[in-house]
Amino acid sequence: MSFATRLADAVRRTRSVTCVGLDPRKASLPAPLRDAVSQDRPEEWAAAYTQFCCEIIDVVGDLVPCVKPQAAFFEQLGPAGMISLGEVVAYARSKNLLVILDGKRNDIGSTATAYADAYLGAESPWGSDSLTVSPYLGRDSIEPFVDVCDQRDAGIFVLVKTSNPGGGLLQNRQTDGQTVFQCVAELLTELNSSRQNAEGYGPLGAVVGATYPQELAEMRAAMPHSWILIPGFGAQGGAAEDVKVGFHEGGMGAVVNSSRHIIFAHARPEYADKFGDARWHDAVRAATEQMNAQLDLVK
Ligand SMILES: O=c1ccn([C@@H]2O[C@H](COP(=O)(O)O)[C@@H](O)[C@H]2O)c(=O)[nH]1
Repeated sequence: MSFATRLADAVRRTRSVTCVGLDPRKASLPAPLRDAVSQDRPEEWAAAYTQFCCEIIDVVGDLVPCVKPQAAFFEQLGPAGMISLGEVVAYARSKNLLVILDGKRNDIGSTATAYADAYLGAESPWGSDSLTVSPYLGRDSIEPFVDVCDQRDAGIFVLVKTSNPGGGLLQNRQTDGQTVFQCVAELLTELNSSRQNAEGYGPLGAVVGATYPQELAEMRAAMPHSWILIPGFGAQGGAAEDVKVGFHEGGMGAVVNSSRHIIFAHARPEYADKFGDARWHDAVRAATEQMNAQLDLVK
């Protein structure tokens, strides 16, 4: 079954469009996990990251369709972190959650093939359902990922309009009367057009930030066959009102990511007193339920 179909099914089953971002950070881990690290060694932190992320997966598994591990935080720990990333990916998939691995990979075509194998391959320790991909090496760099999507029913989310304040420096540049991000959207629509499932979605999704609602609305219209991954909700300031334009009728076509506001909810002022570090699992669940409710009202 295609990635787009599996994602739609997961959204319908969970009645949620929330994607929980798994971005473990040493300093922000709840005290019980931080304190269990007796020596400041990568292996110990990696074990704490695995435990933290797997327990989050247990807490949110029935509430959301997907999770998004951020590769950077695991890579930061070296080889032990990469083992942890593989464990987290495998655990999430074993719990029926779709995994969008946030690696923002790409390179020349022959190297892109290796990236596609590493992060979407069935035999790879990091084999995920979907991967974030950079478009800036051009069409021939995206095609190897599309080939793997075709062969293995995987998906990719290509960076179109990112949530960070500085993204416009390149993405908003005009070329031939179009912005660069509009060019990327056009390419995705072309590549998806012969690959749609029964609901009209193809394997090439797009990343568009919640922090740019006007562009999100424009991109929703420009890429009718793409699922959109919307980061920037919560900690970066994006709100439910901002992301509603990212959805198609019926609440399909987009998932909204929140990382810090969910996984470190125990430290947010509204949850700290009630739950604190000791009840961090309850804080994660409460924050996820709150986000589900907020998005349910607008999608
Ligand atoms: O445009 C983008 C693309 C990716 N991200 C990633 O999403 C999460 C956001 O984390 P929060 O804690 O919810 O801010 C993080 O992994 C980013 O690397 C993004 O923010 N914007």
